[in-house]
Amino acid sequence: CVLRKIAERTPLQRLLEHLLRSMEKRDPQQFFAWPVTDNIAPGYSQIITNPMDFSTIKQKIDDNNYQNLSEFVNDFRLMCDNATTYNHPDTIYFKAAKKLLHVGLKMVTPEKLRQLRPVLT
Ligand SMILES: COc1ccc(OC)c(-c2cc(C(C)=O)n3cccnc23)c1
Repeated sequence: CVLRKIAERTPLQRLLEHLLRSMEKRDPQQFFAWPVTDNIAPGYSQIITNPMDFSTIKQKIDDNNYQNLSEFVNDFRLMCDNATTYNHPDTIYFKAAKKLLHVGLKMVTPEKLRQLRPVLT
């Protein structure tokens, strides 16, 4: 029936949701959970032309907007790069972004993905 159709997840969506949950766990302060606003970050929208955050990535997974893993990783990298572009190196946001990028990219190495296969299929 049509309702069941909406609920079904493709294998790619299940992989991306698993990776997103793992990445979100590495952002306990939730600095990357929601879009950065000009209120909390003056001039942000002038400096960052392509904003990205975990909630937007989640919506794109749900909308089946990612055709492959690389597009997902590109958005994750964009999110971290935005933070190192806008924030000065001596800020908690710059440092958190550096760490998050490093940890997140380690989750998508061929070795890590191989370990995931049986779990997710
Ligand atoms: C202090 O608590 C919060 C809460 C949510 C935030 O972004 C969603 C941020 C935040 C997140 C960021 C980023 C990611 O650049 N940021 C930059 C400057 C000032 N604040 C932020 C901080």
